[in-house]
Amino acid sequence: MNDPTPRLILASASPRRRELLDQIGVAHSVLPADIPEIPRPGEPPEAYVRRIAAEKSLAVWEAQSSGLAVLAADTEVVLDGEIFGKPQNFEHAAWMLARLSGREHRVLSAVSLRAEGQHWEALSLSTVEFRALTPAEIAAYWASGEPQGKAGAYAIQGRGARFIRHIAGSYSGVMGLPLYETAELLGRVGFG
Ligand SMILES: Cc1cn([C@H]2C[C@H](O)[C@@H](COP(=O)(O)OP(=O)(O)OP(=O)(O)O)O2)c(=O)[nH]c1=O
Repeated sequence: MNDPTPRLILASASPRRRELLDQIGVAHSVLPADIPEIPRPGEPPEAYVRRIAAEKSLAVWEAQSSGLAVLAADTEVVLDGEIFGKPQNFEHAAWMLARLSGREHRVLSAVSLRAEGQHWEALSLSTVEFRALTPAEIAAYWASGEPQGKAGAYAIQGRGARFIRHIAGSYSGVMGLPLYETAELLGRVGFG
């Protein structure tokens, strides 16, 4: 099934993104992009995720000389217009989870593809509703290790599923790589 010579580079350190790309049968190699992820003052969340995904793909596109296509993504949790990235520590995670508790928030996932000197992008918007969480649940969730490295300090694909009453949009998008949009972009440049 796997192409022995992948023509696509996934610019990501995220194991979720690798798994998701494997799920739709797209052969790829992996080269993480190391770029600063800091919103600009007043930058709207949609613009921010698109910019970061584009910067990730550009960093890897410029770093490689093989001319292979490069795919990157960025995922952020947004509540009341505020961007929730990855938690820095327990206090930060607990603050984010307490804010998400009992409410609906948005998850934005941008995809960026560079191939043959061109740039394509897509944006996936999902709505996720959390049930109310107790401080003890939040502390136990942090202790599980799952919130670390996840936007909004939770994982829909893990124990965090216990907190999610409803989702509208893209499950794979919430997890980090919206597969419908990704497949569509890849199809435009002749992948799968
Ligand atoms: C909301 C949510 C996020 N996440 C993850 C997906 C992303 O890995 C992470 C958001 O951080 P990102 O900055 O989008 O990605 P990353 O730093 O992990 O990987 P890279 O930039 O190298 O591609 O949060 C989940 O795994 N499940 C979820 O339910």
